[in-house]
Amino acid sequence: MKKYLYSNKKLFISSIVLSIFVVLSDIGIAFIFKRIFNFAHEGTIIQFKRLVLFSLVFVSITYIISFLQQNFQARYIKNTSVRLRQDVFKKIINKDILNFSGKNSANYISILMNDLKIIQEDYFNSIFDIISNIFRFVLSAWAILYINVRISICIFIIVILSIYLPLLFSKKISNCKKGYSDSLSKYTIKIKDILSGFQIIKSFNIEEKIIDEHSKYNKNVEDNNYKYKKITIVADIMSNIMGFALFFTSLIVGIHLVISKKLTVGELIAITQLMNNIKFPIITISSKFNILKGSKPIIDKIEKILNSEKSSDKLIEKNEFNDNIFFKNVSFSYKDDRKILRNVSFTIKKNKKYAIIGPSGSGKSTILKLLLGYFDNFDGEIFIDDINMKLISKEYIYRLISVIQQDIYMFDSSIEENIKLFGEYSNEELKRAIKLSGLEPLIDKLNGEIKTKVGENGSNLSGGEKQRVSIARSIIKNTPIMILDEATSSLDKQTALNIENSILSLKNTTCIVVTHKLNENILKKYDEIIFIKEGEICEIGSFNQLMDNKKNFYDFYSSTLDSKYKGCVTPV
Ligand SMILES: Nc1ncnc2c1ncn2[C@@H]1O[C@H](COP(=O)(O)OP(=O)(O)OP(=O)(O)O)[C@@H](O)[C@H]1O
Repeated sequence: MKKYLYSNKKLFISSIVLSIFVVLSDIGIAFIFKRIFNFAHEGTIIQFKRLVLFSLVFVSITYIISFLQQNFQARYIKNTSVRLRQDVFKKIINKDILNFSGKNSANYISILMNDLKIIQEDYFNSIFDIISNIFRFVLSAWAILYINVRISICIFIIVILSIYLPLLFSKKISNCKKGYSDSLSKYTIKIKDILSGFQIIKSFNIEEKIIDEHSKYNKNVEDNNYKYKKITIVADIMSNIMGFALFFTSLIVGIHLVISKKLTVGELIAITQLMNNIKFPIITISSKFNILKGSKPIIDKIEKILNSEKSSDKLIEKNEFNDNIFFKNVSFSYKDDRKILRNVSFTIKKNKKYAIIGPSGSGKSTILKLLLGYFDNFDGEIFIDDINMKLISKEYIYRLISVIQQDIYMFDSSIEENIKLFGEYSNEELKRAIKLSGLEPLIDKLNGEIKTKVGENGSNLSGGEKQRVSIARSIIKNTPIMILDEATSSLDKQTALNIENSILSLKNTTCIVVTHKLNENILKKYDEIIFIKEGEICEIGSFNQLMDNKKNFYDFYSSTLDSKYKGCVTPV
């Protein structure tokens, strides 16, 4: 975090220097008070008038400096917060899929929204307050010492106690603050979950249950906030009591010194005025130290993100796909010991077309996830052009492979932007992608208006239209390898066939397609069908070869015709 603290050195130093001037002018005001009161019994009216005029000018300048100081501090905090939030966001967005999905995405939302706000208020502001109050305290203590030594000794004894007592609370405050941040994070996760399922909540009439659920999390946040506030209030009251003790004792000692003629009234007034500069800094420094310590767990959380290395930072940058992909004895389980893939071996050759077929839950999508590097805790090896995939930077894997999935995310933007996804493409490339993905009828329906907004997560489009946009995205990206995971499941038979045909006709593209739509004419177009059952590859070959074998694929395909696997596959 220190890096950010010093990131705007000029503003930081200017703000600190100005705060020293503010302190000096405050001390100056105390000395003016001293003179004014001493004038009461020894000065002339003319001198007094001059002093009043001088005081007014002095106070005005003090306020101008104070305004400048606060303005500089606010600008410093604004700039630093922008940079910090941007860096945290960059780290999050640069995570690879494996690392990112290790946490619920709402956790990241909570860090960006809640934790960074806490850092802004509790860390940066506290550091300014502590530094400026140290100056205030030291300079004022020096001024009091200059006016009278005896009263200064009495002040310093109480000061030591004032600093020590509130520090006893710091550990508790730190724990409470962490509890509050964690509860905010849980609340954000819950809210995201609830709002994403809004339509289901409505259609299943479970509003009451959801309101109860929300109430639990809402209460948890506020309970934790209350605990934190309660302990800070106690610590603040302790600081205030010590501040009052300081003020009161000094006043009593001061009056005693005035009575015994060892102090003038003007000096007592000046000391009383300067006392604020001793009392408030002590209260502020001790409570801000507590706040600073309290924000430590949140700083640690943010620093963990900032210091996380991109796993692909030191990996191979592979730009081309030249020959083949080779799965060698790959076995994989998600969490428990249940093996989802067992000793899976097969080869994908450049520019050939492959269909992965098998019953539901057999592991088809899992094969694709491993190829996309979503998980790397598998046994065996996956090679791309003889390079172990674990050594290739994920960023470069996604330059080689594009994927069309069942779950399609749409940005709340236009159809065109959702196809181009911030990339620079020519009109010809865009038109080709629209044509091959079967999007033309939709664009015609919209009178060619490709800039039509799709709504939040594509709410203005049908499931099939979203799938077509997603297919267009991959076509326009023009990667050498294209993966389709039931990419046409929401489309009507004819459109699905047309799109699959278009994709299979892409000459310079290697296609790996997971499909449930078993159509003889289409299946014959694949160079090879990889048939998988219960995580094991049973057969690999062309449609005709597998049908001639009359084994697993034959049984499976035939069963689709007599609807044995109804619900798993759709005969077309
Ligand atoms: N993230 C996950 N965590 C735990 N288990 C998972 C996860 N994803 C999938 N599985 C399990 O792995 C098995 C294989 O899933 P996979 O999605 O690969 O099957 P599939 O052949 O593509 O199925 P379908 O044809 O129904 O889409 C299933 O039993 C599934 O429940």
